Amino acid sequence: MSQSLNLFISTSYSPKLLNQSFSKKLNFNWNPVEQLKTRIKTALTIKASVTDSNSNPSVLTSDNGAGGMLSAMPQDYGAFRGPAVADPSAIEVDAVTETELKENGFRSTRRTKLICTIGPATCGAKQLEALAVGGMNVARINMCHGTREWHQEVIQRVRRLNEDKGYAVAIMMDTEGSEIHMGDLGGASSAKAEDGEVWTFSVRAFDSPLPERTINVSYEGFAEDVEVGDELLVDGGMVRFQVIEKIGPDVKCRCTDPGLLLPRANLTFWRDGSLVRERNAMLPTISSKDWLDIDFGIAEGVDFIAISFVKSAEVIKHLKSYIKARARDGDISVIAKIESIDSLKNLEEIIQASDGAMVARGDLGAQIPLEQVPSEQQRIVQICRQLNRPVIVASQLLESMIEYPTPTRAEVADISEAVRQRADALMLSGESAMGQYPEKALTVLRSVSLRIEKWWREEKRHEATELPGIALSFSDSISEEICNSASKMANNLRGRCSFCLHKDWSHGISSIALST
Ligand SMILES: Nc1ncnc2c1ncn2[C@@H]1O[C@H](COP(=O)(O)OP(=O)(O)OP(=O)(O)O)[C@@H](O)[C@H]1O
Ligand SMILES: CC(=O)C(=O)O
Ligand SMILES: [K+]
Ligand SMILES: [Mg+2]
Repeated sequence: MSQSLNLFISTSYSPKLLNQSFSKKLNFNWNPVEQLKTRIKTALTIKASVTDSNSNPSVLTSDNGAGGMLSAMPQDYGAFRGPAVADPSAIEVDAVTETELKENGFRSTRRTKLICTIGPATCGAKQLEALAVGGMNVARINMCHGTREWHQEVIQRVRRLNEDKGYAVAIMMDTEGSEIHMGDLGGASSAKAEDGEVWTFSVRAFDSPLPERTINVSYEGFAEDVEVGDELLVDGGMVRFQVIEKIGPDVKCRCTDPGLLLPRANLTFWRDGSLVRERNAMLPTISSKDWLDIDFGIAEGVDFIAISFVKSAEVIKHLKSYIKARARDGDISVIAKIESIDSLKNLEEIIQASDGAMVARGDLGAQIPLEQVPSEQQRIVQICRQLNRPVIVASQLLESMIEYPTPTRAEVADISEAVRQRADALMLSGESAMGQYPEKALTVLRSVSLRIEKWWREEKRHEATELPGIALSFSDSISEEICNSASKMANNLRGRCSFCLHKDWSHGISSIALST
């Protein structure tokens, strides 16, 4: 039985909203149907199949989980998702996706993209290839660390891998930003601070090796801005000190929470339980060193530039026009890293101005109480979905795997939650940059992502999700409500629901068919 409701609704959904560049860079065929799914917000149960010809409108068909070519599970919505294809014989996919397609078919290919920070543990050609095989979609280089030459080598190795072996690994360059951070520990890979030890934090230039228990600080005004009694947090509280004395440019601090100091870790200082933001709050989001790194990124043709400590939409707009004027094909996407109080204040306009956002939980957790980080994560992910921007959840997803080969149960639960929230991508930091088990950590990300996606698809398929409204006009809202109602009806009746679109996507839905 099939019933068609011919609606001929015109909507003004603009394909310009779509992040075509993301899917292109990640080698996923951008397909209007994918975006249609975003637009019509099919309920969780709807699995879509696609037919497309020159004369017919494309049709998304739900079959309540029994089959269909494309899965319209919510993870499809973000632009980091893919692949969305009409004809498997007519597309080119990267080597990893091809294997996944052969193994699992279209319905079960992984939607959650995986980003690995490349560091000393993973910069070699063999290690990079192992990550590509393991499902790395994006290699992230962090300009806080290493030299431009070092990063250039990594970029070239990734490109070679893509060309020679058919992978589609994109490159993301992450800026240093001008927040306060420690120096490079005089070449040591880490240093242990023990409880009660007195360390010197100084803006003086030292010869290498550094004097014992001495840390360089990047910010000139540091010694003037801190006060005796202030609490100094390294890396958002991984190690804590208390300021006990100031001697010219040197600040003596006693360790109150021991831990491992890593090169160039971020520093924040707190007074009477509040983050101190004095002159350092006036530092520009993009420092002069960052601009040189950005020029380097443009010259190397990186795919994404992630901007650290974004405070407002203006800096994103400025960078985007800078890139447009300089990049060969103008095709570098700008990711806003949400990791400061200011970015939370201006969240919507920052995300609107960006091509995507990152929930950078490491530094975010240094600026707001830790217990607030999960709800902020959920809010950021939701806003990104609403504004149709891809969103990355980053930091400490598998922190214990820097040292151990198996994750904690809590880490697995954290990854599951991010996938359940429908984050488009997950990112490894220290786990892949300098950890002992980068490939194993990636395997965990991959298998947990796949499992949660499967759970959505198969076990939760009769559960309709309440998705936020995304219509921009009254006529869009009508289409949206009709689609929502049709999906709901299909769910309740355990039936199928098909949405027909006009060939010209901007004209919206032409008909909806319900069948048992
Ligand atoms: N290119 C590199 N060279 C050496 N070590 C690196 C490199 N990239 C990362 N690392 C190491 O891995 C750790 C985690 O990397 P990551 O890039 O996530 O740093 P982060 O300080 O957490 O990030 P961010 O600076 O963006 O907040 C770093 O503290 C550093 O020890
Ligand atoms: C990724 C990053 O910059 C952070 O978590 O702080
Ligand atoms: K950074
Ligand atoms: Mg950060």
